[in-house]
Amino acid sequence: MVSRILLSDSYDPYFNLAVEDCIFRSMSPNQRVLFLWRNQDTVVIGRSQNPWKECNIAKMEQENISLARRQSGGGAVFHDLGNTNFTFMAGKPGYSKEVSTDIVLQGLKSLGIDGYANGRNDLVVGEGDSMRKFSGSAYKETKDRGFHHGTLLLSADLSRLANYLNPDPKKLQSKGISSVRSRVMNLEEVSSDIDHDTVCEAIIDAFCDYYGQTPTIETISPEALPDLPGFVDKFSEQSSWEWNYGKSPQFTHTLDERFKWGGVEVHLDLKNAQIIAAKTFTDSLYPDPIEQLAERLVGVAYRSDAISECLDALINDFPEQTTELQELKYWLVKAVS
Ligand SMILES: Nc1ncnc2c1ncn2[C@@H]1O[C@H](COP(=O)(O)OC(=O)CCCC[C@@H]2CCSS2)[C@@H](O)[C@H]1O
Repeated sequence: MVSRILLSDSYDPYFNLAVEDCIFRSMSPNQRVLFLWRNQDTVVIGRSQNPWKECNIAKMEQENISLARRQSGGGAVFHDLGNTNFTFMAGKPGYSKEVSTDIVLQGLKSLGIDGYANGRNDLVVGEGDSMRKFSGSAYKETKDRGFHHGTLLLSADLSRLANYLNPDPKKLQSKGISSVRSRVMNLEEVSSDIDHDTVCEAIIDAFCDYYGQTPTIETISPEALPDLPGFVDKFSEQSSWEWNYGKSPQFTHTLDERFKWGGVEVHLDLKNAQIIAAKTFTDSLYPDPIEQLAERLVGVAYRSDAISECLDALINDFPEQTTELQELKYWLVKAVS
């Protein structure tokens, strides 16, 4: 088997995830690849997750945090430049997540860190009550190949991590995979001079030792893109609302509010983050626009700009109730993010 080592120079999650996917699909099954990368300010969710259930989308939007859906399963994690990611890819039968886990642990050991796999997909340090997770992994396999990718918390902002992964309590009923919340820590607490470069070097050394090969390290950046089949399309898919939000499993959202002019209840059924059915209830003395709203919401995307547009059209058609409908609009638009 031929080994390749790739380092990404880009902090763009959509770029890095597209590179990872294209290399995975196009590599020959007699290759193995180690890819090391990091993302700026991003929450990365699993393939089958609902971002509105797993993250605080409103806070993320306010603070410019990207949302990226990955190709592998599992839960939601926060990335900033204090978090390093590794991906091990190989053809079968060479692919083994036990081996890749061992290589990461060996690399960390050479930096004085005694981590271990805790049986699930986490790497941890400490025992019992002081056990802390510093790495989460996820996997993808096809007939003839597989990849194992994971995070390493080195010096990430843990208060932001907690903020964005703590969703607003909402009346959402959703299928899909839930994240498993853990107590986390940064490896700089164990080994103070650890950073992205030292950890990459240590993992690369452990990889080369294990396989007895020393491939030249290739750097990937948007300016130095290797010839990756399908990259342009993959990058645009990976960056799109339709993939990151739209691929959410089916869900329902029930909302209610009491205004001075009456109570309103809205039930939304969502598929691909589009409203496929809506029901509204009100005890307002002027129920017509609220009843109309249920019809008009069908087909609208579950995003504030689309809901806002729908309400604007309603206000246009019921100008005598502008004040009430503006209040309704403000509330609904806020409720969907
Ligand atoms: N960056 C990071 N690293 C480790 N653990 C984290 C991180 N961010 C959050 N968490 C903790 O993990 C749980 C979620 O754990 P859970 O087990 O549900 O999910 C995972 O671990 C998924 C790992 C995916 C790795 C991919 C590799 C390249 S792109 S992302 C979350 O609630 C926090 O408590």
